[in-house]
Amino acid sequence: MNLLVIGTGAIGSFYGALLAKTGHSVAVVARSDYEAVKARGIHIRSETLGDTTFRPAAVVRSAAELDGRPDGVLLCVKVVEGADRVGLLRDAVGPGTSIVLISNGIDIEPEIAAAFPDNELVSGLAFIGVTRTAPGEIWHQAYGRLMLGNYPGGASERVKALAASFELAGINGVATENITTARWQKCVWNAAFNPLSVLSGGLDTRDILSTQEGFVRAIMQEIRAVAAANGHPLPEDIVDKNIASTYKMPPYKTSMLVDFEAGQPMETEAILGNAVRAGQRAGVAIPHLESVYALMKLRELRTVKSR
Ligand SMILES: NC(=O)C1=CN([C@@H]2O[C@H](COP(=O)(O)OP(=O)(O)OC[C@H]3O[C@@H](n4cnc5c(N)ncnc54)[C@H](OP(=O)(O)O)[C@@H]3O)[C@@H](O)[C@H]2O)C=CC1
Ligand SMILES: CC(C)(CO)C(=O)C(=O)O
Repeated sequence: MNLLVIGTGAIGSFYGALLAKTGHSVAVVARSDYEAVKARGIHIRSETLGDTTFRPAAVVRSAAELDGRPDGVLLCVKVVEGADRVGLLRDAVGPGTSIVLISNGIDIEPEIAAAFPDNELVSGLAFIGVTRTAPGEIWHQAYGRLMLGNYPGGASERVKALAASFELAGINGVATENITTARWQKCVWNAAFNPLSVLSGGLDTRDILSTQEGFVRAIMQEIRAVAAANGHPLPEDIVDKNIASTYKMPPYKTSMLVDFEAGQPMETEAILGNAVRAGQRAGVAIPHLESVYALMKLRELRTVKSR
């Protein structure tokens, strides 16, 4: 397939490189690291897959510079205020283009579905630890599973083909019929650890869990209740399983904490705000989530005022 990746950060570079490895033609839209990527490609240091250099089929600053429209465009930007996702896609999407969103959060699809009602929309969840350490330099620390499904439900042949490509490239590529439920499932972890890592002033998952397990569990249970009230019942043992697997993980610094420390906008609305609003609309009692969300908004305000 002819593919375009928008955003040469950690996620876009890593998954774009895997697609290129399996024979797809992969072009990229780069912003701050355009010069580096154009000159040297993207170097990926992976703890599990070895080192590789990804040389994109084309490196552009905007999709408008490309001839023709791709079969698929992977939008790999953070879902934050000021990220004009529809604008970024506008010049990339033609009549037959599938749009693939790879990002954290809840309800991140409706805006894109409304703007491109005639295009296939694929929603993706990455279970990975990967970071851009310098322009054109990616460090893949651990994991890698990518879950893909059509929004709001289903798994088309194209979704299955993409998942199979990722599997071929050495990671776990999963095509799911129910990506919306999967988003809620992932949010159980993100809604607890991402904000607490920031609000604690920079603690990793191990420190948070070993000192505040009850608080973490309360947040996770509230996400489970909100998901159920929105038609996505999650397994009864989902909280226990998340707690157990996090104890087994090496201490981890969340992506939200990385953004906070870099003074970058955080995905507070995508991960927390949208879940809080879904809970409030459904009349679910979510005192822990509402408090953590309010504290994150104050934290964000403090960052904005100190700029
Ligand atoms: N990294 C990880 O391990 C994980 C990330 N995720 C999720 O994946 C998503 C992507 O995260 P990640 O890759 O880590 O983020 P990064 O910050 O590493 O990358 C984001 C990329 O988007 C680019 N971008 C933003 N706006 C524009 C624009 N207007 N034009 C062109 N490029 C733009 C940035 O460009 P620029 O260089 O100019 O800033 C950057 O290259 C997020 O939703 C995150 O939560 C989920 C699980 C794990
Ligand atoms: C769950 C995790 C660590 C990636 O799998 C993540 O989503 C994050 O750091 O935001």
